[in-house]
Amino acid sequence: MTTNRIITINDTTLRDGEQTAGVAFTAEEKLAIARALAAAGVPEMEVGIPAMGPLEQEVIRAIAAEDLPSRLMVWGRMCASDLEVARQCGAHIVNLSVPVSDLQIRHKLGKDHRWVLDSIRRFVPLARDAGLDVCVGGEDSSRADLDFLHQVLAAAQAAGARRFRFADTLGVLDPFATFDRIKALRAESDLEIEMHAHDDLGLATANTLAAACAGATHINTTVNGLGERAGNAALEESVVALKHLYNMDTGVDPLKFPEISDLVARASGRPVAVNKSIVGANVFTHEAGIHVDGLTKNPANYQAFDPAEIGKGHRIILGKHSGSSSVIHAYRDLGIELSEDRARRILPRVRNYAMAYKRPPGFRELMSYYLESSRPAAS
Ligand SMILES: CC(=O)SCCNC(=O)CCNC(=O)[C@H](O)C(C)(C)COP(=O)(O)OP(=O)(O)OC[C@H]1O[C@@H](n2cnc3c(N)ncnc32)[C@H](O)[C@@H]1OP(=O)(O)O
Ligand SMILES: O=C(O)CCC(=O)C(=O)O
Repeated sequence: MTTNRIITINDTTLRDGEQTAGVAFTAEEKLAIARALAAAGVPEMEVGIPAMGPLEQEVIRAIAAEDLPSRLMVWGRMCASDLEVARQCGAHIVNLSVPVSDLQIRHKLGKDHRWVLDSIRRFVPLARDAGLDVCVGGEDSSRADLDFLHQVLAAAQAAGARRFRFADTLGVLDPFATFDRIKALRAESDLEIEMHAHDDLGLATANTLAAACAGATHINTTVNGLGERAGNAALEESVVALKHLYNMDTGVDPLKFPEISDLVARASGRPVAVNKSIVGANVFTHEAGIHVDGLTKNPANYQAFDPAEIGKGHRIILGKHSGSSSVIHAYRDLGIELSEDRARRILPRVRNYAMAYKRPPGFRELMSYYLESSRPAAS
């Protein structure tokens, strides 16, 4: 794939990420996360919801006062009171959200299509007059009628919005349907299109990539995939996958991911699973004999991408699935060269230890197996 397109990341760790049930960042944590995202080259971030009240507004203003190189977005409902507070926060962009599925329009707001289109025509120009760039946030876009969505985008563009956010609010799309929807909208509109995916079916990143391939210009991400319910598309997965699969550049520095991931894990109180793609502690750790053998012959045999890209390296551990190459490798790390034959004699001890204790043998055990393997077998 030779794309080389640029995709703009709009990271929403500080808005949808913080909507994770039970998560509440302090002002200092929000500032630290904003600084870290900006330092990593994240070009846009959604930093909060002014309608939540004065404390939230104060934090957003504090982030704005940092004059970071990233553009700041705030989230609000498409109504006068939310717009009024949004305009006072020093952000560059306001996301004015309005449900676009018939279900939510009727059963959440008790309104109809005409009300949605009239609201867009009314509030987008007001936000523009307040000096804000406008993204129309289409809540529940994935369950919306496609013809109506075309009308929403047309109304948004005519009213002066620069962007439409396609929200798969409940994470119910798959990558094929996402591709088709975004392609259809792209074909009929010149607006920027931002994909906002949720991970209820484990497809947030896949759907985000599909949207990028179909012509979305912007994607929402969160650090560690934090976010409402099962979370959003993970920043680190999206950036690395866009680059490796599609040669799409985001300008975000992957070397910063381990540090940002730790920061957000601590601030959110949501530890990162050891097997979490890209940033999990064990995703470059290998035990299986065939993998370790292949890896030590040539890392390309068993790596999706070079862990050095995020400042990490491969780690080999001994365990139940080790082979003799793993044993040779482990002893070489201790400065001991083992013959193949001796490694094969030590291997059962390694496996038994791992099965008994559910961890790799340590230095003491390895030295004892080594000494034992030098003795002649008892007759
Ligand atoms: C899919 C998403 O993630 S959308 C973002 C959701 N995020 C949050 O809700 C977090 C922050 N929310 C809050 O702090 C509060 O809910 C507030 C300040 C926004 C509103 O608080 P309250 O005024 O107490 O209302 P409450 O939360 O009980 O109910 C939401 C109201 O917003 C209305 N509403 C929801 N979406 C919209 C919209 N896009 N446009 C206009 N009104 C809307 C609902 O109909 C309901 O009003 P109603 O009670 O008159 O029917
Ligand atoms: O309307 C929007 O801006 C999208 C809000 C959101 O977070 C969602 O729908 O999941």
